[in-house]
Amino acid sequence: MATTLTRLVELVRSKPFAASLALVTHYVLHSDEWENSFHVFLGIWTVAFGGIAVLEYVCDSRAQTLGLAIQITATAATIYFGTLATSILLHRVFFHRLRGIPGPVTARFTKFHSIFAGVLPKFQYFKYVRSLHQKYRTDVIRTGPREVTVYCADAIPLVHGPLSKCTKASIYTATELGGSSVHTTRNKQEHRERRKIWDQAFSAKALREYEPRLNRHARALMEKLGERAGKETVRITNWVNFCFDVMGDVGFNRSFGMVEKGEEADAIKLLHEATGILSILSHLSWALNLASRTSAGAKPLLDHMKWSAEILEERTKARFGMQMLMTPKENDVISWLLNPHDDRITPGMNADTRLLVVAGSDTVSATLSFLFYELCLNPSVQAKLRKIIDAIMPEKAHLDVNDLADCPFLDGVINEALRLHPAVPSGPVRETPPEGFTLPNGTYIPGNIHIWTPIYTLQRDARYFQDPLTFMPERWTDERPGAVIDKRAFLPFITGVYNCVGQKLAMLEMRSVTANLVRRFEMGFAEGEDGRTIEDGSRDCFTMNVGKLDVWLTERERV
Ligand code: HEM
Repeated sequence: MATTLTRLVELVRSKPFAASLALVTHYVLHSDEWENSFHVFLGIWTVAFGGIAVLEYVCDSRAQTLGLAIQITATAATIYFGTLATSILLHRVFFHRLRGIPGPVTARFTKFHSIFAGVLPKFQYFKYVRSLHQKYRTDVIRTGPREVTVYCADAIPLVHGPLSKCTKASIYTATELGGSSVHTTRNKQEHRERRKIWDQAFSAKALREYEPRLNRHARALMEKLGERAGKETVRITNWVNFCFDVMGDVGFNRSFGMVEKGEEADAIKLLHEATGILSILSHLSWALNLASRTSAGAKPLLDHMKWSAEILEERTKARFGMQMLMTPKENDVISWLLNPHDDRITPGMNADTRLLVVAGSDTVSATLSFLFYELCLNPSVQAKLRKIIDAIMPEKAHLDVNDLADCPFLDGVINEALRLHPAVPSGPVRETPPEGFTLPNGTYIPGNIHIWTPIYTLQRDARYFQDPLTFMPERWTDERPGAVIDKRAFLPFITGVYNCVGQKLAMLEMRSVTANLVRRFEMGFAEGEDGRTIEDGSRDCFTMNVGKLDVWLTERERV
């Protein structure tokens, strides 16, 4: 026994042993995906180095004091971590399969590059990514050790098309405490099964059932704006939070009352706290995963989970007849997602409930905010839209969703807002299939690489849109059809199997609010407003967290 311990002591003191162990660790890290299991390594390292310190103190006669034992352990740790870091960095720079792809030098070493160079300056990573394209003038840029950003429309079918073999990247499961939603599940088969149910919840028939609620909320919003028109500055970016009311109502028959109260509901504050961390850590899956395992990092998420669990509990009881008063008056999305034969609430249902609010509200409110910003910047477009809308059912006081189903110019205005200001501006991240693929331009992207398709940059690319920075709704109508050169580059809702399930609902909401607003009011920047805050102060938290926009509304005289 004593000899074994002596041998062990000699081993932990051996520098070649520590270095070899580091190389083995690198091999293990390299051969599998560990980003979301970093806590396992932290645990192993803590136990291992703690064990070495104890071993030295108890069994090594040369380490007579605790200080000496710690010193010996620190030396072993320095050699181990030093070798590990050197091996990883050398591999990333000189031997990685992406070594031939151009990009910022520090991005080859570490994803911290994206945070320091891209996120932290202004929290607008999408603009940084566009600047890289302008600098390198190439369609594939290495933006991380195991990551590329691809700037050409030709890549879209390979990355997002219906036959794409790409999967969602590891970041999707980084904050998965307890269960995945249809959005965060990475297993293709599981996604397909869950998505079928979501598709039913947003089918044409289901949408017709939701329409009266959209009309009700749009009317309520116009009334509230009417009370302020001509009297006070209107912070329109707050009022578009009406989308949360719509989502609460359509989603689970419960309005957040945001339009009624004119302020952010507690549940939404919770939601924004839970997603705020994404602006920085969505670039570091392991750090996001680690943060969500700490009590401070997990708190907003856990609070939000508790909130959705309460909603689900009420609804499940209602379904099984225990609380008749809670049986919804109208069909909602949750009724599709609940299991009709089982009253148990699964973590997946909880995650889907949260997804419903996150995906369905911030996206629409961000798009509407930028749409109104563009209408203030482009009064001639606003006047043209008003003239066209005025011709639709002039006898009605309020236009319903149904009345606006066929208005190409209105859809053109919405498409331009989605094009110039996509709600998911940096674009979702996918992982290439193990065999990789070759882009039409001949560039081979190896397997298991994270791949970004930067929606903001693609939608402002002159190769795909004429006068790409001009807000031109006509490009989506018969007036200037040639101004959309390659429609594959228009990706606000993404395409393929992971595309946005709520895009039709979003269009209904946006048509209804935009048309009724320009019909009832003239809108311009409020005094002192120049749009700089919404342009420069909006924050990319995967979806866009929009800066403020103050407008002045003037009620129109209608005959
Ligand atoms: C202007 C409005 C909207 C935009 C621009 C938008 C955009 C997107 C994008 C880009 C994705 C893909 C995200 C990814 O792959 O990580 C997505 C997915 C999704 N969206 Fe939307 N969205 C909008 C509105 C809505 C609405 C109203 C709902 C209704 C609940 C919704 C529900 C979803 C869901 C559930 C997914 C996940 C789909 C899946 O993974 O199968 N979205 N959306």
